[in-house]
Amino acid sequence: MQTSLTIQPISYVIGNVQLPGSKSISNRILLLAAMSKGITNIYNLLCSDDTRHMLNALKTIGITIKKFNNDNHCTIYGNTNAFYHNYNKKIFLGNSGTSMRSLVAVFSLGNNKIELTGDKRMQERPINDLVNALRQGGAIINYINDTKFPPISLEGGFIGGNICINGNISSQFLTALLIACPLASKDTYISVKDQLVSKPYIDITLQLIKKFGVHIIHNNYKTFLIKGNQQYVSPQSLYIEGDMSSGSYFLAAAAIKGKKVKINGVGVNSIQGDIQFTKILKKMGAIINIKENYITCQKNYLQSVNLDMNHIPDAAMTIAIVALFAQGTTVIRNIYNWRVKETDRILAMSTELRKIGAIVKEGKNYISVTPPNCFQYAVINTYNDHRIAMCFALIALSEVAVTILNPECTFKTYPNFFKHLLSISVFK
Ligand SMILES: O=C(O)C1=C[C@@H](OP(=O)(O)O)[C@@H](O)[C@H](O)C1
Ligand SMILES: C=C(OP(=O)(O)O)C(=O)O
Repeated sequence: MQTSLTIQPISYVIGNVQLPGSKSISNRILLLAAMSKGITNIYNLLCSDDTRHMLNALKTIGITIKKFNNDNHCTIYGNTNAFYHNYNKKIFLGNSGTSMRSLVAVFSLGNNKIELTGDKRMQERPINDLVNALRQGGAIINYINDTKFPPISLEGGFIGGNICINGNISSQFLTALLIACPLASKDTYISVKDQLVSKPYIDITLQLIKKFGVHIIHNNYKTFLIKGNQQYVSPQSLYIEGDMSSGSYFLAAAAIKGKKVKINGVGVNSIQGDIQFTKILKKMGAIINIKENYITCQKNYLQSVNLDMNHIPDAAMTIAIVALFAQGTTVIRNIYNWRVKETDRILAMSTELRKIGAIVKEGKNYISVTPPNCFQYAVINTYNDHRIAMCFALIALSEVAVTILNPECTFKTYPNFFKHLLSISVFK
């Protein structure tokens, strides 16, 4: 295991990066394919810890999966329905939120006996809003440690009906319900309480569900009507677009010190909300060009922004780093749920940004970043959070080196991140 990685100051970045498949799309498609009628060929699947956990879970319950071409391509033999068996199994999901939340809902269908658990941080990440919602539809769910967090035991029982769910902690709870409800025995009517966070991820869910033949009607994301007793039907073959959250680091690098950088595999028709990161980068001054299947970015004079980034919580972290190279103070607002992800990201970003000399203010749901007068070399604690590691690698675009502790935490979503960053970096 590599304990640290020091990156020397980078003069400029130039070149192309082929993005790995989107994590959000990969895990949704794996699950939908496993429950659908027919065989699904999946291309450009992300190979990382998060997708490995989803694949392991599906294999554990007996789904046949064949992998080809360095695991980027796989074939899933669909179960035709939800997973109705008494497996009596314990499944470990690491710190994969997309796996944990969606599988809690899916294993609540029918009659199952399964325990879902995760790493230490997963045992602190909220799940209660989802559990409450599923219980309203009849699910039998128990907390193993008598807390409101995983590990959790599921016994099925969910049949649908009228369900109210909190929207302000994680959109993954609603995504999980939307994936499970078409297979419930009754129709489901969901009403979402409070502001729905990370809304564009619900669009990813609805679009992918539609590819598997199921249409869900909603009223401005406030209420959703889902017919019960439906069946997912495999679209036979799907290509996963590049991960736009991962792409944000290279576009940011280019905005800061880029001759010209091109990220391949994602473009103007992306279904990922993080594509809106490009608008913010443009507003800050970067020269951005978005085509059908690639995006280019070039350095320019950068200025600060003060924006609500509730819709793009992951890519918003990258903006906090670009802020270090922009004129003025950048404020990133309405990001309370940064606190309940891989680590408390508001606290972690504030602490590490201060180490390199930035002036940082943090509140319950915002962070403000003023660039340092002079960047300081720092050893960055990554809190086992892949995005903290990827964000702070960009500090090497200043005049100083940076040391990233536990760089392999990037394996959660992007095992080749440092290799790809170095491939476009020109050193002094
Ligand atoms: O549904 C998804 O694929 C995701 C939703 C977001 O989480 P929240 O809805 O918890 O903000 C995002 O941060 C996460 O990386 C992936
Ligand atoms: C929040 C994230 O992941 P998860 O799917 O575990 O919620 C993330 O990738 O930034």
